[in-house]
Amino acid sequence: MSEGNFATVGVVGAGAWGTALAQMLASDGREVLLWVRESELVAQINEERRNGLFLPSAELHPTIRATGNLADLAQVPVLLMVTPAQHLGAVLSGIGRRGDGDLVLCSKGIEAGTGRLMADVARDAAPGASLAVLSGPTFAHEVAAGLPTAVTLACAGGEAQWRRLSAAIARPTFRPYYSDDVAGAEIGGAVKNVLAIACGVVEGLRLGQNARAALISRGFAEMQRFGLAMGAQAETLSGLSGLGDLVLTCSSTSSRNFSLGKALGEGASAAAILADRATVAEGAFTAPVLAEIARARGVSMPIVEAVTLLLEGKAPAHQVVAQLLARPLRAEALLG
Ligand SMILES: NC(=O)C1=CN([C@@H]2O[C@H](COP(=O)(O)OP(=O)(O)OC[C@H]3O[C@@H](n4cnc5c(N)ncnc54)[C@H](O)[C@@H]3O)[C@@H](O)[C@H]2O)C=CC1
Ligand SMILES: O=C(CO)COP(=O)(O)O
Repeated sequence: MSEGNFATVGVVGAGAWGTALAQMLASDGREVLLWVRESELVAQINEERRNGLFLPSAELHPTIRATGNLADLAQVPVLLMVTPAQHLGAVLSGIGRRGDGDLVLCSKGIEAGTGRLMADVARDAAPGASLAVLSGPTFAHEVAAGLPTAVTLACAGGEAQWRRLSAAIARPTFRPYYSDDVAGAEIGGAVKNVLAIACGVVEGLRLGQNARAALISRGFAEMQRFGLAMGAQAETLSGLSGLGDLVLTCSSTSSRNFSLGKALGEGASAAAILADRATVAEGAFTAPVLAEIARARGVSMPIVEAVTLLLEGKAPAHQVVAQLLARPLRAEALLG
């Protein structure tokens, strides 16, 4: 790096979540190196201590240093990867080989085209890295403001890696819980974004709070069916990165996925809404590829299918909901 390698932790991606994570990590005066894609933001963060594009509410701590040069991150021992899911592979390849350092994956999504989860993308783009997934109920603006939350920190390297990473990442109001279920943590975060779009549609169509709770419940059944088919552990899916984040994201217009769904429910087209946004709604990219994987594996995910239809503009919201309501009655049991 150009001005000396002082940071133990680097954050790659300065959208709302990367910036909030950097702010949380710097809250006790530790140094954080933040890779920022937008050149105008590098200067704004370093000189004005703010990220006016993605997290305007926060006055950033003085120990956050922004860089626009990916190579500066190559030797930092712990890297938090916080790009949108579709860009993880390209950005990680751009950093260059890092040997066996820790890579903590914080993006929530499935790669379109390949169907890969983030850990599979990272294994190819950074062979030899020690992988972990950080996921849970974490609206960026709340974490940046120092409000408390807890996350799943799923470590491919087991408890030893979790202890090492917790020493670098945990703070009094940010509690990483241990798991060894990397795929389970990833699946919860990816699927809940699609279900949040569905809950937003319910809000946009004014279908009521009963409908939303029913949808969360049946959506959770879809998350469990899919997760178990992919080898996830049931307790991960019902934990912070699964049910915890599902409840958060399905209940608030602070969620970009929920607000996308709400606009769809109010009659806007997905193409028009997304063209107007600089921020990412991961569920819009994940829904079609998730539906495809589920179909290929024979996993029933009617809510995910409905969101996919809606995003593709193949049916209006009221019709998609009518189709869901007309499905044959069945046992509530998870499988079968
Ligand atoms: N915002 C939140 O509260 C949370 C977000 N996440 C996840 O974090 C990830 C990043 O989301 P946010 O920080 O919210 O992003 P954001 O929506 O605030 O900002 C968009 C980000 O995309 C980046 N970007 C755009 N085009 C790019 C390209 N071609 N290559 C690389 N980067 C590009 C921008 O530089 C910016 O960092 C997503 O996977 C999201 O699901 C996870 C937990 C909380
Ligand atoms: O993942 C999140 C909170 O945990 C953020 O959700 P949105 O991306 O829908 O805003």
